Amino acid sequence: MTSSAAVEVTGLRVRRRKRLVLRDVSCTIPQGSVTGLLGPSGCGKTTLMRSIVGVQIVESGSVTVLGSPVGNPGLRNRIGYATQNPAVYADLTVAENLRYFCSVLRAPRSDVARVIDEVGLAANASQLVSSLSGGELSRTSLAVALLGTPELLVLDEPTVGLDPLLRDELWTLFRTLASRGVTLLVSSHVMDEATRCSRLLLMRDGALLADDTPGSLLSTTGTDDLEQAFLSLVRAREAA
Ligand SMILES: Nc1ncnc2c1ncn2[C@@H]1O[C@H](COP(=O)(O)OP(=O)(O)OP(=O)(O)O)[C@@H](O)[C@H]1O
Repeated sequence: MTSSAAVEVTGLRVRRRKRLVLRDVSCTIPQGSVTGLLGPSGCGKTTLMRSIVGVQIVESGSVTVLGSPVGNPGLRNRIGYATQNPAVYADLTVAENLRYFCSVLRAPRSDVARVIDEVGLAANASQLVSSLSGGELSRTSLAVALLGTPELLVLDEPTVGLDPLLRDELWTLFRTLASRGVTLLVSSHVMDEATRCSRLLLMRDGALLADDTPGSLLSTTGTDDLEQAFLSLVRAREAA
């Protein structure tokens, strides 16, 4: 593994209920990058993320995260993971949830106010999670993932259901975190988010079509937008 790689995945195969969901996936996620994981619904994005955070049983291949084999207990507090279905308590307020997870993670108490501010939930801090909108709920989940200042953030569709302004604010936050050296892996099935990433992993049917920068993808496919680049890669794969 190169010193600048936060994540290195080699020959990863994952089967879920007998179905081969990831087939021989290899990729590298550079430290301090905002890497977009893009592809159609069901292509395996969440399964790849689960493999990287160490909660997925894999059939073969290897995943190295922050220099250690995935699953190493020392990695637990160094990775933040926000799932698509937020795992927060509905009968607690936003701030109560964060205080609870803060003590579970042994993060400093001052993190609660910091993460509430970072995700723009100050106005909702004393609101019960059960009464939040979908976008507020996913930002609460993101806030939990930010506790303890993890070195790797794995965010599964964090901008779904957000209005364009909030989406923009979150992407600005992602870039700020990356500029501090945090590595972010962000999934989306919306191609226009790809342009905001410093690197892209494009997936289809459990396989990676590309692991590259947006600029290089455009030049190698001879296209002028990333949606076209994705289609061009799909067609090239089908013709092969
Ligand atoms: N527990 C499971 N048992 C069997 N199949 C599963 C299970 N979880 C996921 N799958 C299948 O694995 C494939 C990949 O799922 P995954 O959730 O990784 O895709 P995704 O790209 O994240 O999709 P989406 O964008 O819709 O969230 C899908 O075909 C899905 O039906």
